[in-house]
Amino acid sequence: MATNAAAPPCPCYDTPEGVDILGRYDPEFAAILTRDALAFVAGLQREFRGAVRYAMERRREAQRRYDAGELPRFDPATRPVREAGGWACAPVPPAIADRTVEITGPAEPRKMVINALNSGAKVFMADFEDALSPTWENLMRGQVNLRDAVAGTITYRDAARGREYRLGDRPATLFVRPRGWHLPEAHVLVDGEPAIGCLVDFGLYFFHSHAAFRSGQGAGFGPFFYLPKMEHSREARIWKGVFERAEKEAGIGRGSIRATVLVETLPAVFQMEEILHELRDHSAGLNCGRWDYIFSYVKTFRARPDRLLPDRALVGMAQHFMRSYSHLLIQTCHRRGVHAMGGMAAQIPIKDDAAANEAALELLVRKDKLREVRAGHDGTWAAHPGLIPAIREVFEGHLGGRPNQIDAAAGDAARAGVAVTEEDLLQPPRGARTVEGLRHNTRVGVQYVAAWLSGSGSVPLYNLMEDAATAEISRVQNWQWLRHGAVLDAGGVEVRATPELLARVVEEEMARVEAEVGAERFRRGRYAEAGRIFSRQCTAPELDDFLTLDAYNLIVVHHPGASSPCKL
Ligand SMILES: CC(=O)SCCNC(=O)CCNC(=O)[C@H](O)C(C)(C)COP(=O)(O)OP(=O)(O)OC[C@H]1O[C@@H](n2cnc3c(N)ncnc32)[C@H](O)[C@@H]1OP(=O)(O)O
Ligand SMILES: O=CC(=O)O
Ligand SMILES: [Mg+2]
Repeated sequence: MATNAAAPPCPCYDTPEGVDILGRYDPEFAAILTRDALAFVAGLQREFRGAVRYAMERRREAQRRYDAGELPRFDPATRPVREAGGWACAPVPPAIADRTVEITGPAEPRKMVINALNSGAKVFMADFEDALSPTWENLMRGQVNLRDAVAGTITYRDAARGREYRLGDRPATLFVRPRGWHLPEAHVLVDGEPAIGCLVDFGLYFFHSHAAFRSGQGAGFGPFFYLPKMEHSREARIWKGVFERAEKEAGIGRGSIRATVLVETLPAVFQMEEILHELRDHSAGLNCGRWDYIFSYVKTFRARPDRLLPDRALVGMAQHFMRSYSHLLIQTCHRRGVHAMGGMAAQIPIKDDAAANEAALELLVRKDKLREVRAGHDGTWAAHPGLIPAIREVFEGHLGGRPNQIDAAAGDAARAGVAVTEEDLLQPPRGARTVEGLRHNTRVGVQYVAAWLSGSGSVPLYNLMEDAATAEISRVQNWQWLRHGAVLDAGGVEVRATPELLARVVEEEMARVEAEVGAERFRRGRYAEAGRIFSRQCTAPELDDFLTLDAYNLIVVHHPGASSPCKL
């Protein structure tokens, strides 16, 4: 694609007709927000916004049916797609045959992007979704980072530590995860409306990097993407349209762009074949987005007192509904010739206790990853570079030199030969519900919201990685327990979850957090505001669809004179 040579006369963005930028002006951002790049983004917005609006309305309509008692299920109308043996996804591009370990992390900070690319993982998924707080600064810096990463020129100097960061010899292959369909981008207006966030993320990255990516990392394919939080194959069809338009405008072959869809909503597990079918020329498989999946289970069953989750810590992959989901995903992907990616073990290294760290690695991480590779997954996620050696050892050891096990019909999921049923996928998880669980959700939820409002979308808390997906579980679980008056164990005594109990828990947990982080940091941080938001969300009469959507207005900062003609 051509770039625009004429520079505007004033320090503001040079925008095409119908596009306004309300985010802060910065010359570095202006190199991303060029007139031609914005015209490309606006074209996507104009072509697809109607379909996105319709898809969001269909999500709400489906939820109304679930609230009235209907259960999610396989769609009888698309049975032929599921049962037909005669179709497969396009062959896997050689550059991504081996995805045994993928590291994930936000697209900003820059240092972390370099660390991820140098981590020894095969793939780095640079995130604009769960791990990134979508402030204007983060989004635009993230775009600058990705452009420089693809160009191979990314560097960073940590002045405080006197350290230089630059790319090593064999960087990981880049996948980019744009935001979900539901999130707007309030700093970019197209025809007077906030743009659809993911089309801004996709469009700007694609525009600036597709050529360099294909000639460098993708060996003729790419760019590669992860697509989050879809609920239905009609949403995958929109992405297919976006990809085809992008390929056509860039003059590259149809099927160059490849994407892995995260199956991380309960409705989507009944749509996996249909999603792959829609994206069959562009597919790079499916991934078990286990944390959002748990969140979605609660959200989908918000009206059902018979579906209360046990404590968050007990809802792991050993629960029947989670194991069934992983097995069906593996079976589906391998039947259609693409990768079945595993999910995120949330553990991160325990820095101050080597013995506890080794125990956690052995008991939690290695065990989880061994279960995944034995089940038939072709690769998996790591939240932190410190976990990569152990995860590689498990996956590479099991695969014995093969880049994946797509063709092997291997793994428990295939060996068991069981047809995973609707009942398997919906079986309520078992375990205790406790006041300690309510406390933990609150302590973690408040600290996460405080971090997110301050610009950090993924944080270490109590030796676990917390991001938007894990925080959502904390929020909706509290809401669900309160809404249905769940009986909680309080050390042998039974108490009912009520707004009064939550108010007391919030007060006590806020005091504990203040003691943990220190009075000064607590005062300077956005903890009090986070406490209010989290409490309101947990006690709302109607469950908010997304924590981040509700809180988004609090991180929007408008600079009305940022785009031309100068309005100051
Ligand atoms: C549910 C889901 O969607 S999962 C996917 C989305 N979530 C994520 O991607 C979370 C990814 N992980 C992270 O963001 C981080 O690991 C955190 C925030 C949890 C912890 O990060 P930190 O507090 O920086 O950890 P820590 O201090 O141990 O870091 C040590 C080094 O590892 C680096 N590091 C840690 N995690 C990562 C990562 N995921 N990618 C790249 N580098 C990383 C740090 O930059 C630091 O580097 P340095 O020594 O050069 O300064
Ligand atoms: O995006 C991943 C998840 O687990 O959620
Ligand atoms: Mg997710």
